[in-house]
Amino acid sequence: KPDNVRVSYGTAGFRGNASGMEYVFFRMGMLAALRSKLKEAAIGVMVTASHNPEHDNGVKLIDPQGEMLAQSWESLATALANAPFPIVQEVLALPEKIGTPCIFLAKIIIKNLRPSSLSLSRAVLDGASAFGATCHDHGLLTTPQLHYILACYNGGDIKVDEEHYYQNYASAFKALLNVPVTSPVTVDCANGVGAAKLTKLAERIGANIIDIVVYNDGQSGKLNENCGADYVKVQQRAPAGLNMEPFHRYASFDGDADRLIYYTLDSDCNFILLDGDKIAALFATYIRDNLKKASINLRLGIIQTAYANGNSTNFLINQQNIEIACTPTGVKYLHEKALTFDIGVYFEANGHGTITVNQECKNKISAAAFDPNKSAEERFAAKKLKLFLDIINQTVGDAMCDLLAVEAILQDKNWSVKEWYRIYTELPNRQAKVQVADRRIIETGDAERKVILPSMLQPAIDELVRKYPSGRSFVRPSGTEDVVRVYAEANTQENADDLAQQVSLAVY
Ligand SMILES: CC(=O)N[C@H]1[C@@H](OP(=O)(O)O)O[C@H](CO)[C@@H](O)[C@@H]1O
Ligand SMILES: [Mg+2]
Repeated sequence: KPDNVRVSYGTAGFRGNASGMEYVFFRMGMLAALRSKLKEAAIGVMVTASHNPEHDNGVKLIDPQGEMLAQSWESLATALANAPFPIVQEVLALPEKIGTPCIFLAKIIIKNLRPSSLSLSRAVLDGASAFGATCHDHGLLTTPQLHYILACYNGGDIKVDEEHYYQNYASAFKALLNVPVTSPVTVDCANGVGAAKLTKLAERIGANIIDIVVYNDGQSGKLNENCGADYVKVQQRAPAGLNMEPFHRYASFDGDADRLIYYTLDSDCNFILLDGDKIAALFATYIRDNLKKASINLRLGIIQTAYANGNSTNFLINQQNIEIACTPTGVKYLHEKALTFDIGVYFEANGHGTITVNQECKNKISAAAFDPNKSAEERFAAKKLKLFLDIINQTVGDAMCDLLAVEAILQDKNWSVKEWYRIYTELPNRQAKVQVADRRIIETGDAERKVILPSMLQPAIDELVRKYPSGRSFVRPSGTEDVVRVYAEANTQENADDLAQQVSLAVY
């Protein structure tokens, strides 16, 4: 461990340039084993840097039910990763083992694409073995597949494997669809692990049911380079080399396939993005409509972050009357909040999201599907809702499951992508990054919508925002990159760009 380097368990675990990071991975192996002992259950370790460039890598821990590592352990992870060597010796001498610890490990991203994954996974295994852990290395998986497999394993299905995942979601999708999807969907897999996995899932469903065309499968392009969900969302343009046709459905995953966004061209060949906000709106209105049709009374909520487009929030609150909550960035916060609703739909604007339903509500919906006191229409809506919820990976945002869910809703509503994108029109927006000497001096509050420190920054932002109609802007230090992120939206693209630039200068 280099003396002068400090790392921290950020928005999604440790992440950074892969070289010299072995000690972090080794220590996370140790921590995973320790947590496994405490929980008396298997713990997941994911080796990935998601949408970041190929030379980066990262590691995150997954708790027994497939949820993110408990926040109380994040500071422990940071302390362990930064401990000078003698302290590590002390940690190694920590008290007696409780049972046999067991960790799951998925190395993701094909060897030649993220070359560091092999040695870094090895470091995790070594660290875990030092604590006597039994390790199950599942090889290449998407992040959500690992969450799913871990949750099934700890639920008692110790033989669960990747195939189980495909069978489960392929049959759920087929059960929901009454007729095949008529037009194809093209999916940019960011040259990541999602390409091979989506191909397998599509095979299990069958090309006669849905035609999924995989683009950027990693055969030639580089991981996340000029492609993938983050690129398309931030650049607001198609992945390089993709020849688009108006009204065709296109989607992008990120490198570890936990983000999904859609896009298309309108009749004037304008690029139209359907991001996490629009997927959330589609899911939530579909659920709400079916709850109503089934006469089931449940509390439905949507959870967003400050990055949600202002018009998506307006649409959901004012036109659809759906309850909304806002949390800081990072799916762990959104997921936690979603669980406070009977049914929680959460999405980051960048396309990471899922739906959570508590078991009691799930039972209520299933029972309604067979309730003789309900009308045939009510029972039908309840059944549809149950089948729809079956294609959702409730443990975490899952690009493959979310793709199937979108496709199923569009088909059921007989909607093309046009009806979907027209539910509301986004305010033009811009995201920017500012490199500063120390981003950590910026502290935020109110779910990151306001800067608290340095104290002169928020008044400066307020003054700039006032100059632009429908203006809104906020800044926050990134939890995954050494930058301060700036978000701005306004009535025109020019104004949004301008506002983002002015605020960036204020930050600098
Ligand atoms: C604006 C943005 O997209 N931020 C992303 C990014 O976090 P930052 O803390 O902004 O670097 O990576 C996170 C992990 O993938 C994701 O949860 C989050 O939404
Ligand atoms: Mg990801």
